[in-house]
Amino acid sequence: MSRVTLRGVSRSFGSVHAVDGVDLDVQQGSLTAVLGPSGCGKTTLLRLVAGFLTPQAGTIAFDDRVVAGEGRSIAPQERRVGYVPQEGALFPHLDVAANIAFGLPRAERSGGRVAEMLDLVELPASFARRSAHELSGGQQQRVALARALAPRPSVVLLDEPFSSLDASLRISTGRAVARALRAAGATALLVTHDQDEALSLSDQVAVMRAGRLVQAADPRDLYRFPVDDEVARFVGGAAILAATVTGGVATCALGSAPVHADVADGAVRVVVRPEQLALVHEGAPARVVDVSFYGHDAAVQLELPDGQRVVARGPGLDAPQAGSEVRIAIQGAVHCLPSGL
Ligand SMILES: Nc1ncnc2c1ncn2[C@@H]1O[C@H](COP(=O)(O)OP(=O)(O)OP(=O)(O)O)[C@@H](O)[C@H]1O
Repeated sequence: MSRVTLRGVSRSFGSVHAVDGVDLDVQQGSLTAVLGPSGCGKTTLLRLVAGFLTPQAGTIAFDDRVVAGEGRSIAPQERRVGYVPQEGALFPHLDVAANIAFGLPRAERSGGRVAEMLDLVELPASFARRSAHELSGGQQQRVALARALAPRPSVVLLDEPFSSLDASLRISTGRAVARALRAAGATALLVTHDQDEALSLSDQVAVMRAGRLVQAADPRDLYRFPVDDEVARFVGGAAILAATVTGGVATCALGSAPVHADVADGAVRVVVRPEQLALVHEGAPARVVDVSFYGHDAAVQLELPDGQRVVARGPGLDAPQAGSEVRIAIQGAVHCLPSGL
């Protein structure tokens, strides 16, 4: 499959800059999640890569072949893109085998490719003769992926493919789809507004906001080193507090913690993740405002003496009672953002 490269890609609808100067590299055989809130331009970006829309500026290349821009626009079918939409992608009157074989050359339709694809998406061979409407939502999405992969596309595009599934099916289908994409060596772009899905399934997360790409990074780096407050809060939740750095140690209302990278002495803001806040015997004082118990863990909302609120996440059964007075401290290193002054 191909590497995908976007350079300065823009597309407006009237006065709306749906996609605005986007640069993005998707390595061959890797999965990039395009993450952002509703209306930020994710689907438009996918449609530009697919060839359903033409950019007004910039270029899109599959390997070294420019498919859009520089005065040319290669038709979608010639880009050889596999597309998996939200739902309803399958032909209900055809069986699973016919659905998967749909995009294959006639000679390959009766060969082993359909069985190979069923195996790839971890569905039993016996499913071949079932009608699409006899499958669960998750199974339908796996068949939709099998159909997209069958003709060996250059790139696979998935537009919120799990959004119609309930929470547990969503997770298991997401894992199965990511495994199938990896096993096929697929270069894939997955649109989602779900941060957990983006972080857990992809090799790279591309965060969009109002048409712009604000950060593209490996999930761990995105979580550890968000570029700004919004990205920090959007991926995982965070307290962002004024702090002073001296000799690689930041001091804020929650106490002191080493900083992740080389940061000059002076005023900054630190990003503290909920799981970095621990209840301790000696630490900063706080009052428990609210506790959300989830079983495996609990989110404890705390108020500091200066009125700021932060959330600590820890083992559910050890969570304190609402109204109690506790002591808290930061565990591990913190990421610094400019002070904003
Ligand atoms: N064909 C169109 N005509 C006019 N405006 C459009 C068109 N397609 C998208 N837009 C606008 O462009 C912006 C980006 O839309 P897009 O569908 O790409 O966002 P999105 O991030 O995929 O949103 P969602 O998560 O809700 O699907 C929105 O303001 C939308 O209203």
